[in-house]
Amino acid sequence: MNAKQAAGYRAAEWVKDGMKVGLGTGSTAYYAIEKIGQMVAEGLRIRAIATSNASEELAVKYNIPLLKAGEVDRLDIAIDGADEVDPGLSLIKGGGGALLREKLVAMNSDRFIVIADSGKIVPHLGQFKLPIEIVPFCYEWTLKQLERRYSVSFELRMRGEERYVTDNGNYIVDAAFGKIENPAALAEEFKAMTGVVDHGLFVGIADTVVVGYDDGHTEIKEAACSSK
Ligand SMILES: O=C(CO)[C@H](O)[C@H](O)COP(=O)(O)O
Repeated sequence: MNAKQAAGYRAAEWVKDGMKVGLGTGSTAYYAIEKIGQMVAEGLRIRAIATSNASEELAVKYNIPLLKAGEVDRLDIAIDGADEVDPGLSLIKGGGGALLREKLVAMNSDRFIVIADSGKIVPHLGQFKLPIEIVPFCYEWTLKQLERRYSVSFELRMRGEERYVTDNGNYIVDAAFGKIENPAALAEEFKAMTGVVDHGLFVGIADTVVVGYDDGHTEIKEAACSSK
């Protein structure tokens, strides 16, 4: 068992009969979905919402019943990966480009469980380039606005020769902050910028972090409080 699998499988233990579950995106979330799929095959009855088209396809493959947001008020639990986790359990997410749906699902879940291999645990956020989702319309202006405001490099994410397009039809800009001194303040600033849809800073959203190690053991970190 590798570190990602250990974290994903351990988090799946929180999923109980009758729950409404948010399914994350990425190579660590893959293992949680795989394990939940096995549990469904053994009789667990849940309904789930996926944070990306890729995870939805995986859920269908594992016969996990899907629901639409309008069918329920809130989710009981969401399980998702992260690119960085700091000591206060603030996160950078969005390496896989699914940050907007991931944040929506996490914010509307009673418990948000983050699963991460130990390499994702960092003293400060920002070494991983921060993904920012922007609207395609006049995206050059949004990019310039970001560049004027912060003296760090911003790169429009590409997929080969084409601009990367999210499941929501938007673009992603990756920002090389290096070290983010105040994630909460930066998160607020991005939200106030026209053209920015959302960003990969998840501050005060994680309830629990399951850290997986290469030898297969896991460690649980609980947030002092979350502001969801
Ligand atoms: O935020 C994400 C996708 O948008 C992923 O959860 C994050 O990038 C971690 O991915 P992985 O588990 O593959 O390392």
